[in-house]
Formats: sequence, structure tokens, C-alpha cells
Amino acid sequence: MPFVLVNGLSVHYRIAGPAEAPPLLLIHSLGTSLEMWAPQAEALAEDFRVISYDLRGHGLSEGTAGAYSLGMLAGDAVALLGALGIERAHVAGVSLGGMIAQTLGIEHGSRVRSLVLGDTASVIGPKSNWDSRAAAIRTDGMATLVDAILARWFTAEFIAAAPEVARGFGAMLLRMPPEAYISAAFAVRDGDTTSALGRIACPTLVLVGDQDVSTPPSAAEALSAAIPGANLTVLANAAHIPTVERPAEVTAAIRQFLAGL
Ligand SMILES: O=C(O)CC1=CCC(=O)O1
Repeated sequence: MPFVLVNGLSVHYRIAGPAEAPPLLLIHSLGTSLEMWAPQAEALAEDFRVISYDLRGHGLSEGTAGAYSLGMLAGDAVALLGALGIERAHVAGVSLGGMIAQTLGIEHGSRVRSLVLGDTASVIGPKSNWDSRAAAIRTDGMATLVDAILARWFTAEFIAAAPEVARGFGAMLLRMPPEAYISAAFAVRDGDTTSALGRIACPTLVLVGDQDVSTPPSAAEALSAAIPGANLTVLANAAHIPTVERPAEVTAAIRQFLAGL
């Protein structure tokens, strides 16, 4: 359970795989933790030096007061790589993690070998939704939104078939400090990479669940079309967090993409 100081914060991370293997950085989504990448981290550690970590304010990482931004969160990722002595990495992110990954490709391209952008978009709106979500959490706490958010993360079929997993992720969300969730939600609300996507110069794979309503396949198509040379894979029977709902398919898609570079 290692921790490292990153931009003055204690950041919780996990690292696995051969020390000489190519580094692969995994970035999680809003309100989750590095656990959402656990199946891929384990499988891909056969061939990669896999680093997963808890974003600021999430999991076991310390948070800060006030709204986060994509630039700030991308800066944390770069500082984490630096602290671990890693110059360049393949980067995969889901949702907010995918927005951070896009920002890394745009602002820190020299640190990025390739990108996997899962269930994400250049804008995840509308802004008013994030403001009302923050207001509801401030008034009633995290519990008020847990069921609605779980229904976006996973298909109804998955929740019925694996209730222990859905409830586990619900418990994770419920335990998140409300102000940290809101701080990170505002990074989503205020983030917009649209006009800069053409600056992404590395090989890129866009992944999306066919039943994702938060960042639907149409958003993934637009993202893929705006990034030079990007490819799109649509995963069947998956909502917003296919790393958990369709772990083997996500691992296979990432493995195939990275093997082809
Ligand atoms: O919480 C949601 O509705 C889905 C989501 C948006 C950004 C993110 O990371 O998750």
C-alpha cells in the first residue's frame, strides 16, 4: 500500500509488473478509486509496469479545498510519474480519468506514449447538472445520489447479476467526502478539451460501452473523430464503467491496441 508525496499531497498508488516493462498509467473516474482498474492492472502487469493511483480527494489520497481542474489533476499525474522516475507512459483513463488523459496528451505530450480514452468525452455536461448534483450533495449528503449514479455506472442487468459489486461501488461512493466529490465534479463541469484535441499526437484508442448514457457512443465517436488517427471500439452490454462490468473485454482491447504499436 505505497504512498508518495505528489504536489504536497500524500497520494495512494499501486505498482505491479516487471521493473523494465513499459509503464502504463491507469486513471479512474469521478467518485471511484484505483479499484475500478483492478482487473486490468492485474492482467496487464504480465507485460507492463502498471501504475494505478487514487486521484486527489479520492480513495486513500489526500484532497484539497476548492474546485479541482483538469490542468491540476493532469499536473498530479505528471508529478506522480516524476516521483516514480518514469519519463513516458502509456496512459488509460475512464470518464474524468479520460479527460485527465486527454489533457496529458494535449499539455504534456512528451510524457505520453499512447492514450486509451474510456467512456469519456471532451465535455461532459451540461454544466447545470453538475451544479445541481453539488447542491443536492451539500443539502442531503452523498446518499441522495448513490442509486442514480450506480444506474449510470452499470447496466441494470449487471446490477442484478452482481449486486455485491454494485453495492461495493455504492459503498465506496457513499464514503467519499462530499466536498472532495464536488471539487472533482467541478473539474468535469469546467473541463473542455474540444478545441485542443487536434494537438494529441500519440496513438489513441477510444473505448465506450454501448449503453453508456453519461458519455454515450455518439460522444465517443466525436472524440475519436477529433483526435488524429484515433480508433474507436464500442463494447457490447456495458454502461459507464466497463473496466468493472466487462473486465476481460477491456483488458483484451487495451492489450490488442498496445501490442499493435
Ligand atoms: O457520475 C457520473 O454520472 C458519470 C461520470 C461523469 C464523469 C465521471 O468521471 O463519471
